[in-house]
Amino acid sequence: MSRSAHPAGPRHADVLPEGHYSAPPADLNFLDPKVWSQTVGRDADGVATVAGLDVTSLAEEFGTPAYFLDETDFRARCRAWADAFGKDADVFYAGKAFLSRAIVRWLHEEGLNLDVCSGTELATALAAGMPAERIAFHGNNKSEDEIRRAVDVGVGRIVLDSFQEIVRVAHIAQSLGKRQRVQIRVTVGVEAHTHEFIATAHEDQKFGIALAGGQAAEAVRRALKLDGLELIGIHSHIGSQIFDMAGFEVSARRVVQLLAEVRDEHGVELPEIDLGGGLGIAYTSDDDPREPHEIAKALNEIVSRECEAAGLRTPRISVEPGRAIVGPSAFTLYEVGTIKPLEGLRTYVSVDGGMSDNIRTALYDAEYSVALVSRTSEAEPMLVRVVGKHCESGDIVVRDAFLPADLAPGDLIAVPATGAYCRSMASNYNHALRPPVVAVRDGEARVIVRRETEEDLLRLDVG
Ligand SMILES: Cc1ncc(COP(=O)(O)O)c(C=O)c1O
Ligand SMILES: N[C@@H](CCCC[NH3+])C(=O)O
Repeated sequence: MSRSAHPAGPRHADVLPEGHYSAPPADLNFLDPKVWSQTVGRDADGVATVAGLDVTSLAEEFGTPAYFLDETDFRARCRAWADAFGKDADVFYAGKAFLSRAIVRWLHEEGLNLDVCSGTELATALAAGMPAERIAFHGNNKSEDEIRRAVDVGVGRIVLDSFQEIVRVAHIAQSLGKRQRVQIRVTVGVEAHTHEFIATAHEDQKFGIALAGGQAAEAVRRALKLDGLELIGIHSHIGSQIFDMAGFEVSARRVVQLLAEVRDEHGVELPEIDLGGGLGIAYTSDDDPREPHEIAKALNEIVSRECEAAGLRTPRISVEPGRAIVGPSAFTLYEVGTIKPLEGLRTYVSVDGGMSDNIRTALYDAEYSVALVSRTSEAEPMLVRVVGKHCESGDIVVRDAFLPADLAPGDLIAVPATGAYCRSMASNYNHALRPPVVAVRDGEARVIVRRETEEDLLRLDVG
């Protein structure tokens, strides 16, 4: 792959907002393995490939926009997490990031557990054969029906999120003649360094029961008294897309303190703690996420140290990564439709999808990268904003990036690291048909979630 020099730089480099790319990458054709899944490369003609399949043929067969999910990459990440935490800990994949029956089967085969947060996610997990005892059920407002179903099928744990729910789950379990294993989700008061909407452990928000003011201790008191519940541990999730381990350190310390208080008050040592998910991934080449083994080592050390100091047996740890497993495994393939250079500003590149297949940029100001994938180019870099086709000026997929100046309608471009929270948060805005998810592996592609059709949408509209 040749490296092109760009002595003049982009015409619009001076308008780059702070915190985004300050200079174009040295080689626009380079598909950085940091942000692309394991089997992505380019063939001899410069066309990008995944699992040995070229994106031009994939676009012809499956259409655009479409998500391509690299099964080999996904499975390797599952194994990396499972190996890093070992047999004395549990890894629960957070299904909210992206869930389908194929995903459930892969998780099962790779020995992972699953965290679900709705009755329908639970149904998907069960339909694909995930054993109920390997499922954790989350949510700040689970309905009675959802709770009944979860208890009835025998989920491994329900994570209690409010005082009302403690009683609700206990009653339902008792009425079914069962004792449900539960954890209590606490908010530890950590300000995770991430976007406000995806930080979840500061006190002023809807999740969990605050450690502050003794509320979590009171929740434990109540849960321990109820026959329908078997309290197995404490849960804390501090937020999402986090790089800094300091937040987890504070969280683990505070959770262990609570375990010590529980031991002192009730003479009970709760056997488990769950430190949630939230580990960040590389969306651009500037991001440097931690590897699972580093994360496991750091978390194990913190928990062991704190438990030793408190004279507690080290509890069994569990974690719930979603994004860190599926995020890097997929990219979204789009076709370029229109190109609008705005003199003195930037060039708007419109694709055939948008905020309906990736809401994260509009919602969290998320950063993504993008590459021309149907060919290589030696043209100079131009500063672009990749936008969708929706009736919304905030319909932005990639806020600031560089693409070759010879980009033309009909070119295929791809946005990497869209495996998490893109298809799962996709919408039908403007009656967009949600794109398919195509799994690719060893030269074969297969649709695991099909593209919606006009008929699907019209069937919902019952007149
Ligand atoms: C309780 C819980 N666990 C796990 C996750 C997964 O987070 P992530 O996909 O960032 O790892 C979330 C979402 O933030 C969550 O709310
Ligand atoms: N949906 C969010 C993360 C929050 C998920 C669950 N609490 C994202 O795209 O980053």
